[in-house]
Amino acid sequence: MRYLWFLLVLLPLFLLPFPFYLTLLNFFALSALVALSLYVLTGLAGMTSFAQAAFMGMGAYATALLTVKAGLSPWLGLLAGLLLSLLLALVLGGLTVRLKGHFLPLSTIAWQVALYILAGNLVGLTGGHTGITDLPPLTLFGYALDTGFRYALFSLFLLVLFLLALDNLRGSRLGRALLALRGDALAAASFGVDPARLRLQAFLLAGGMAGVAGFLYAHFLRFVNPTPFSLEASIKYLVMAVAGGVGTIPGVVLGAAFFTGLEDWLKDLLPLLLGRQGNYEVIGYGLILALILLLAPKGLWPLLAARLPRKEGRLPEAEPLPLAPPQGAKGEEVLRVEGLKKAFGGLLAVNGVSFALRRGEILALIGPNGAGKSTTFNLVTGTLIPDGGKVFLFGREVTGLAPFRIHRLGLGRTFQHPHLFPELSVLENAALGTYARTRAGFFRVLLGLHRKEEDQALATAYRALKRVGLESLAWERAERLTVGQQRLLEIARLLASGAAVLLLDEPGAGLRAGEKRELAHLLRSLAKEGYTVLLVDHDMDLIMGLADRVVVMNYGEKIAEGTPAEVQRNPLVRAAYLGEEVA
Ligand SMILES: Nc1ncnc2c1ncn2[C@@H]1O[C@H](COP(=O)(O)OP(=O)(O)OP(=O)(O)O)[C@@H](O)[C@H]1O
Repeated sequence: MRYLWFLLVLLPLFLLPFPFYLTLLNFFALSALVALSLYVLTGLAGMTSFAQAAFMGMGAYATALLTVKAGLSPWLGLLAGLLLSLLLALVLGGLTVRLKGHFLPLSTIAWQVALYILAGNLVGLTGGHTGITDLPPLTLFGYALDTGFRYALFSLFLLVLFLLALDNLRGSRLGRALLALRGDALAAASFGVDPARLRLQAFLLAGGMAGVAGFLYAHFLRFVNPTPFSLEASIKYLVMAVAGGVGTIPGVVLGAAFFTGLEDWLKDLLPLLLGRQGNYEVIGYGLILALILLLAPKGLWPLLAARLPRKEGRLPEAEPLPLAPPQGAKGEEVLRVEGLKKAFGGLLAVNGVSFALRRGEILALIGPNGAGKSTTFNLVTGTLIPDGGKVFLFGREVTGLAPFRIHRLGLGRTFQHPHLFPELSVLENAALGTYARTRAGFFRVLLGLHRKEEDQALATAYRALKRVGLESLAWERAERLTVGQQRLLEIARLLASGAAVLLLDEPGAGLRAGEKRELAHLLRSLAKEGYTVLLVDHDMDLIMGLADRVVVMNYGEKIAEGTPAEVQRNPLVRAAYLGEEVA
């Protein structure tokens, strides 16, 4: 099905008698390439860049300088353009991917404007606003790509290669992880994603793609000046992607096609309507974007796609990875917490808490509201860094390690409110768990060399869904699950990750009585298989029937520890919960 994209390469054949439309087709291919870079950045990773035209400029100027001023081959120009745009992405990404909220888009605007001004002012190097003329045509296998027809064949072929590569990315561990990052970086880190690194890689890929588009642009027009690489151009590409549906590949292509045609039409129409010349098409752009987003908030393609029949999911035939925790001696200590401390300002949220868990044990952490349970949880998982005390996992100190590192050592967590990704299928949500157990990097994924591993990841996810009883919903979107099913899916994701120690934050919250019984049954059978479970919950019935041992906290301190029956009898616990006087 995805190979249907190759039909695009046939378009120039139909338009052969119409040179004007061949030119438009070339502009479409170039725009689509830049807009697709925004699919990676915005659609997948959830970052907004207003600097894609600047990356294009890098690609264009690098090849212009090398070919015109140094007389080198355009293919060396492509290499230089790619390297230069990657370098810019490394610097810009390195400085900005950790920024939150509006700071990232704002800083890309600053870079975009600065580079545009630089291109205009470095007259000696770039020719200023006059630019660099007479770039040589590209030649391929002895053929000069010096007509609109030949160039369109080449640029569309390249576009299709990128489309297939991005389709590979979407159906891979990296695509899922990027989508997860967009939704919830904390959850993504909890199953082993290094957010800053992955965001930077997305930035590099997007920058490189825009650089290639710049190279194509330069050798198509055989002339470069700063105008096509301005902030306005960057906004235009963003508009294309967003209007078409930035979260989908066909949407971005549709947006690029729609706005390339529209721009041309508006350029002719608006001066006629307004009675004077000028770049009024930007106004038209804005109005049409507003209209599209009003009618189709996710863009044009999702609106159309909702009417298409849904594809049936297919389970790959692959040997799943084992779910069971790595073998170890029964009863060995797996998690130890020693004297943990955490203060928020003057408030001691956790004050010297210690406990340990043995393999196959279920330990419940309970206490009244504000006792410090969630904070303890976050200290163990690495989400918060303790002010004092130590955490050991399988005998190894992990105090203060980043959550994704702690996860990779075998500790997985769920959240108080299920952190799932609604637009992914149930199977894909579970497959996110396999992220740290799989290896394919960007190169392998883009070239489609990750299939075997991907099949294995999906088979593992399916096995995990089966383990918790959700396999019949594998191809549903996660947003359609009930709360109880969402909690089970979070557990399936943990199982798929191969974690041996499961930290469950209020797994019973929001569940009906029957669902709670099923959950307790599942957790008990997991513990029998050798999983170790630490859970926080408020539901005393659930905990008393489930936990082997209970640690009770109050005002940040551990006030009791023992079997459920022991702690229930403990006067300090009764005082904390029921306000009874301690004798
Ligand atoms: N990020 C934070 N900044 C400031 N104070 C915090 C922060 N997180 C928790 N606290 C405070 O620390 C104390 C312990 O909170 P914590 O969430 O760990 O308790 P809890 O036992 O999990 O409570 P609950 O059962 O209500 O979830 C509370 O007084 C809370 O207000």
